[in-house]
Amino acid sequence: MVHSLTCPHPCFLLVPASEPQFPHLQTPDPGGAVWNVRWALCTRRSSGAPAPGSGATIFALSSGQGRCGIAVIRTSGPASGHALRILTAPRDLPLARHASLRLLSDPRSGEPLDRALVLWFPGPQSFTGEDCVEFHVHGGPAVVSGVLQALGSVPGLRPAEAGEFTRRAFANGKLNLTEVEGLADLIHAETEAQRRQALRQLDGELGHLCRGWAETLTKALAHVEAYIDFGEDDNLEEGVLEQADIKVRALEVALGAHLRDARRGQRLRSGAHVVVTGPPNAGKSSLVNLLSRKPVSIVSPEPGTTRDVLETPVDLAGFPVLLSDTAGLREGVGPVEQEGVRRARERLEQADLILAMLDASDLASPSSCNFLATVVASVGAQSPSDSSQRLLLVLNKSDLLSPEGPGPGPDLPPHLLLSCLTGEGLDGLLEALRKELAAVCGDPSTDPPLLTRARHQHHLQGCLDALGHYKQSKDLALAAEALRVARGHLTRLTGGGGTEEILDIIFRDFCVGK
Ligand SMILES: Nc1nc2c(ncn2[C@@H]2O[C@H](COP(=O)(O)OP(=O)(O)OP(=O)(O)O)[C@@H](O)[C@H]2O)c(=O)[nH]1
Ligand SMILES: [K+]
Ligand SMILES: [Mg+2]
Repeated sequence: MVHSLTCPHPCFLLVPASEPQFPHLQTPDPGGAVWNVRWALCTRRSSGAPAPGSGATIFALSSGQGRCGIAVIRTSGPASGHALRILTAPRDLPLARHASLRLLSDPRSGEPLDRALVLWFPGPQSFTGEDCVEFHVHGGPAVVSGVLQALGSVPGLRPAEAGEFTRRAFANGKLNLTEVEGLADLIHAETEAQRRQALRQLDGELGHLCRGWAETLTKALAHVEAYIDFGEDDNLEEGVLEQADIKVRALEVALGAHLRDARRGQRLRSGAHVVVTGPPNAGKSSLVNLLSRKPVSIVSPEPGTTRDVLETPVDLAGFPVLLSDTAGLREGVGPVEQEGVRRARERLEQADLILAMLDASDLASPSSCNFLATVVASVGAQSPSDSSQRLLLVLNKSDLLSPEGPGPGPDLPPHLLLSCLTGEGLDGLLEALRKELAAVCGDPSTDPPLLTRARHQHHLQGCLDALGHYKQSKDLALAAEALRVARGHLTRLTGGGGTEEILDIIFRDFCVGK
């Protein structure tokens, strides 16, 4: 029987960690009756499929489906070398980790399949930690299916389940949990900035940081426990507890700073909210259509055309964005438009970035003045902090301004000129958007690694809360327990960690029992 919970990720299931392939995640379950659900990464598989045992050798097309120049087929498991030898017979195994040109043939018929580059990665120096082979074949569907069928005919080989290579890498300690998540994000990264973020997480930056923090806590805990156990003896150095306090305080500061960054990381994964607003007929819908390169909204000379909030996902300057078109803001209109205005204001409150739009040829009108005095002024008055909204003021219809005439007016806040009609000013607007979005989402090429998942945020907050308990606890045993809880959150973040480390440090740092 396979117990599983579906998770939002298309490739993974949550399975009880008590399944045999996760020995390192198992905890004793004293009652035995409680199904001990802990986070374990598993692949989506039909209930009838065999549970992927560690002995099997798996193979799969690792590059995307469909026509391509080169396709990469991978194997992982103990029979990899055997499969490579059989498909390239009579040649022997190529040099490890060197690309070699080989003729691949079907072992059953001897029929030639392709002349391909093959790479032999003997474990443990491979992506999964097991023996792996890569076949770089010509990308035609016939070649790919021929090689896949040939591999399927080799005894001990079976097609891989979705995500199984990654799961094996995790099971063999090649990737930690945050790296696995980074890899999953990488495969699903839709925009350039998302791709860089996922790459950096995969590189283990977040994991590296967490391990550093966990080590700090392990040391602090070792100090406290050593004091509890051996405080009476005089072979402990002075100030052991004070050292632990100092470490914990520094860690609190670092964690707090990272948690403040958390919303930015999540925006980068799920998209920043950009809302276009302004008085009727400013050209809001024209701008939404221009930025999304498709006719999302109806454009017409009639004021009050847009009523509902129209939302469309777009890639703006490499950042994922949910772009909303809204009703023009004005009072004294019929009930339907009034409802549209109410929805527009509601959406405005949720915006990370506001694109405030005015008709440059109509700045003196009451609706323009009112909009400047209310929406633009109120956002401008917010003190700049991470959580505050950002606003770009765009003066549209610049084509209607006479070239010799005076500019739009000296007492306007900073703004950009645009013509949705001619496209003039669009490059400047895109550049300004890129800067604003980098501030809203964080720029993965320069900023410290962000907490891209709610799970990261949850554990860091849990860690921080436990550190708060540590500071408040008068009793040393409770203080130690608080540190243990805090440390547990960090190690669960990267999916590892054991208690032996603490004992190691106690004996290494204090030479107890000398
Ligand atoms: N000359 C000129 N006309 C424009 C420009 N941008 C939009 N328009 C015109 O202005 C009118 C209103 O444009 P919309 O995009 O519907 O304006 P809106 O702000 O969405 O209007 P509501 O939804 O009614 O609030 C249309 O006739 C557009 O063709 C521009 O840059 N120059
Ligand atoms: K309109
Ligand atoms: Mg509109």
